[in-house]
Amino acid sequence: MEENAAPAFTFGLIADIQYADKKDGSNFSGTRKRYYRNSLHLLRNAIRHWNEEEVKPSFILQLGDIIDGFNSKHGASEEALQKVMDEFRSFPAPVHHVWGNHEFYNFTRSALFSSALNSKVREDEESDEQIDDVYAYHFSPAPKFRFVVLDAYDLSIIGRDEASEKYNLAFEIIKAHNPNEELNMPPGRFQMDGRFVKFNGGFSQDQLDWLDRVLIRADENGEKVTVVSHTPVHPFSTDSVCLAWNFDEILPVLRSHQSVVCFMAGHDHDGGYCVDAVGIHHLTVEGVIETPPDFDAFGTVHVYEDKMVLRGNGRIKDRVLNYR
Ligand SMILES: Nc1ncnc2c1ncn2[C@@H]1O[C@H](COP(=O)(O)OP(=O)(O)O)[C@@H](O)[C@H]1O
Repeated sequence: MEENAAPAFTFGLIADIQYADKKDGSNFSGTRKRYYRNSLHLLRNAIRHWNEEEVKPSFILQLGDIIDGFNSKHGASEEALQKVMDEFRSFPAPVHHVWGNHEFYNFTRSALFSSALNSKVREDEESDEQIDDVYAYHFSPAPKFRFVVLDAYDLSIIGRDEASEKYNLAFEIIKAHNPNEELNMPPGRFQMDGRFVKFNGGFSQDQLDWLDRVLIRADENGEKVTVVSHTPVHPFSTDSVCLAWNFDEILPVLRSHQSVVCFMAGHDHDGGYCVDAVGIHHLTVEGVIETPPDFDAFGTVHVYEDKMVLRGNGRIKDRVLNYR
């Protein structure tokens, strides 16, 4: 996979760090071990690696769930966030933070907007249009390349005020598909309905329309666009229990724009990958939290005119993502 030509730029990828100062545990079903304290060490390994690269990554994409929800139960959210941010601060380039379900277990939506996890503020001057109370933005790290960060909990019953219209709409959606009292328990009848759980969410029509407009301009400018969100949106790139509620509404938007080359997400700690019918790559990045201490879970993406080359570390595989 050696490339002779220099890439236009590179960027770092890391997902689901879920740090907490807590002894090792497991996921809800007890099938996967979680290494809460060690996740900070694995983040440190990743940052050290990026700092030692001859040409340092232009930015890092942190795909959400930076600290675990456990912190909020023990009043440790601020302290835990401080610890992970201290690690990121030892890297000189910008970090783009995606918001996942664990962000909302630890902080309210308005607290997140005023926190160090709001990397949208840096780009606001560039963005011509904002959607109220939605954490979605785009940036261009180099001419002809654009990244769009989406808010996968825009329509959700976590992080939205119970009196809000969006909460009510989200509640209607989840109740229409999930008959369980405990809404974090997936409905059992149809496998694809497993996504209608409280730890997932969806994209509002406003956000989909905004995305469509951003992508129209990217098409016109001949850009290559990578779209990112915490939750995956293609059923072949994840376990269906981690899919965005309205993945079926966002996929046609992505497919209708020639500029879109890749969708990146976290959330499913096992990771996943597929190429869809029109050639868009869907990459779900393996989670740090379920990575054993002697292993790693981060990647560096080398971006070329005709492809992206993912160089994975530890659990993350090397991949060549040719543009459609
Ligand atoms: N099958 C289930 N039944 C009930 N609660 C669940 C179930 N699966 C997950 N949860 C709860 O949902 C929340 C999110 O699950 P978790 O596995 O921590 O998600 P993540 O993969 O984002 O870390 C946790 O509070 C967890 O206890």
